[in-house]
Amino acid sequence: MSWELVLWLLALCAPLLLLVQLLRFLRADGDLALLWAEWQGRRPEWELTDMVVWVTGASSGIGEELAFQLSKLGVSLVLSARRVPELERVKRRCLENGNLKEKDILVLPLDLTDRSSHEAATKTVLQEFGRIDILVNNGGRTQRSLCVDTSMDVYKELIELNYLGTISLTKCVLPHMIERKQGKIVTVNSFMGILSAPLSTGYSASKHALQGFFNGLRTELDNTCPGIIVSNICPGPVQSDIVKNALTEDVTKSSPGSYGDQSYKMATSRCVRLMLITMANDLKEVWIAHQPFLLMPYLWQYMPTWAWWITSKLGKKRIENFQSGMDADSFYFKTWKAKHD
Ligand SMILES: NC(=O)c1ccc[n+]([C@@H]2O[C@H](COP(=O)([O-])OP(=O)(O)OC[C@H]3O[C@@H](n4cnc5c(N)ncnc54)[C@H](O)[C@@H]3O)[C@@H](O)[C@H]2O)c1
Repeated sequence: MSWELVLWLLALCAPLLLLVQLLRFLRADGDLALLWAEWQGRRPEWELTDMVVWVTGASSGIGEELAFQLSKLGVSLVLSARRVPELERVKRRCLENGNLKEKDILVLPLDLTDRSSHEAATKTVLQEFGRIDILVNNGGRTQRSLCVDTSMDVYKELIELNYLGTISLTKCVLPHMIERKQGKIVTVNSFMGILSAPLSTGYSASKHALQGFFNGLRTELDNTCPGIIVSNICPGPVQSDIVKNALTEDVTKSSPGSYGDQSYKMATSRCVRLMLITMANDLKEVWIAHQPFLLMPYLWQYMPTWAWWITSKLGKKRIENFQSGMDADSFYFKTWKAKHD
């Protein structure tokens, strides 16, 4: 075959290959490194067994599902949140369906905003299991309110809980991991740690702060203790109680928005599976969401001018949805997802 013919064939195939890749990307639900790890990387079933994993915010949503999937891998689990009955329910679910025994799961009530209790809680875990292999910083709350209406107490609460509570617990666990020269610190961040949207100014600020903190911590540990892995997990919309539990303009007022229909969001089980793949493969930062949500962090990173334009257009609809009592994102993304299911 002549070189000319080969070049012609390549020229014909390249657009086809590009088109195939584009179509694959439009079906993707994680960033490329994460999907590569899912395809070719280490399996959670090989890597995470026998580990001691401490999950905060384990009483509902992503944290509950994470506990459930981890229980099938044969880890030792510490389940933390504020509501003990809910944690006991999650524990029973793990025992019924997982490979664990009573002694493998510790229910440890913890309020992330009560920072003075974090040292004692860490000691309790170490007394019970002797080590902490993975800390999953998952507990947190979102926000649904316009900045102009929101009291400073709400901003304070979001920073106390999502940011200061998370770094306080991390700082309690870190010396133990440094002593062992190993461990994984996994933080459930959000697309809102990369971009921003109306109605979530305080939430977004707290998640951006976490992103800055953990990216900085990773560079410190890379040089002083490379066996400790810092992973930032950034999901887009995932089915959970997050909107139901959202802070509003006043700390004492619960979320008024409708949150019944979550069909446009990613299934919690899929999000958690991708989180386990992240942990098994020591990925530093991952983005998890269905399209078209997944496009957003790519746009914000690589085409910020376009990202601003689109966010502003979508933001207008988001505010209108919210003001008419609907979940901010449900209406306009539901149609898109229904077409692609
Ligand atoms: N669901 C989503 O769409 C989504 C998207 C991106 C990021 N996230 C992040 O995922 C994490 C889990 O949220 P979720 O979606 O499962 O929501 P969720 O409301 O179902 O779960 C939040 C968990 O955090 C706990 N929590 C709240 N305040 C706490 C406190 N003061 N002390 C200790 N625990 C506390 C709750 O009890 C609950 O267990 C959060 O950090 C959230 O920011 C969620």
